[in-house]
Amino acid sequence: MSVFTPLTRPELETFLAPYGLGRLRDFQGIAAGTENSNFFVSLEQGEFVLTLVERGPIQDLPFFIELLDVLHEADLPVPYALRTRDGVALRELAGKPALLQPRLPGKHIKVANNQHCVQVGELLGHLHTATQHKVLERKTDRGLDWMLATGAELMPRLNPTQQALLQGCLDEIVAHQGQIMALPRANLHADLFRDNALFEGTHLTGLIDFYNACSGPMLYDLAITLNDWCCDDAGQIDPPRARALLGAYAALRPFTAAEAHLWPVMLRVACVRFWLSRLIAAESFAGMDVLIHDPADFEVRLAARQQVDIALPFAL
Ligand SMILES: Nc1ncnc2c1ncn2[C@@H]1O[C@H](COP(=O)(O)OP(=O)(O)OP(=O)(O)O)[C@@H](O)[C@H]1O
Ligand SMILES: N[C@@H](CCO)C(=O)O
Repeated sequence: MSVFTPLTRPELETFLAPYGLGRLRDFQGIAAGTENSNFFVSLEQGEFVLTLVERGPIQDLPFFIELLDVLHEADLPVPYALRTRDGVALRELAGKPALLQPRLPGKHIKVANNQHCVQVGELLGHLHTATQHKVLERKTDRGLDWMLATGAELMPRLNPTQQALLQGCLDEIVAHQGQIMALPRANLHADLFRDNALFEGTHLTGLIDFYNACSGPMLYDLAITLNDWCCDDAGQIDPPRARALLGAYAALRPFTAAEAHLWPVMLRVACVRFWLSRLIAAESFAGMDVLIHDPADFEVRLAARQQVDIALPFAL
């Protein structure tokens, strides 16, 4: 399981008291997740999730808190940092930055259908339209420069077929970097996979795990999302799900000509981002009791995205 920092009941009770949410009924570590320690916390006044931030850009936690406040105020189903009676959102527990958030209802789904994809497309459209006119700036630490540097570093450890596949996309990044950075921007979730969404039936009840959120090209967020939600077991894009997601999104924010042009490149860039981060995670967590996602999924998807037949719904 991925609870890196175990907690005792007394230290949790002391931590929770300033929120004024009643007595601690129960708590348990959450096995899912790979980056932080998360706990379901049951208090007299409701159900919550406590996150101890284990790694990553701790200095950017105020950004995440502010972004989630904006999205919560826009009525999106996101967690947000609860404040203590003294108004403090970001606190410390067991030596780690700690946040308490409401527990959102719903469950993760493994198999996405067209209806799920419509809901995801709409939510992503709302997330972007809620932030595009006043973008909260945060540069991702997994951006194009990171891909170029990390790709070059990992290259010698790959086999020749993998090297050719990766190098092809790194070359594309170099060739298109300027155009990509000039695309329309907003705040991005940047990790909208099935394990970061909650559903009740086909109703999307929660979008969680904003620790990769950043500012950047909206098309990149869409490519990340589509690569997970609209993909078959062979790594190919499933056309009906892709059309459902893209159509729902475009109804809220129509695509530009530049976005339509860069769409195939962006799908490949989004594959490389997760192929590389999974390769690094597989190395650094090898032999540990931590959930590791298979890097090969994104190698296969990148190979499948060399030909992209799903165009963006763009009216000339
Ligand atoms: N606000 C919430 N409401 C309900 N469930 C939540 C909430 N936050 C987290 N969870 C549950 O905890 C699990 C792990 O959370 P999360 O994905 O944020 O962890 P992480 O370690 O940052 O993971 P990741 O590997 O996706 O980066 C989720 O899959 C979900 O089941
Ligand atoms: N969603 C990521 C893990 C967390 O960033 C992946 O599947 O590789």
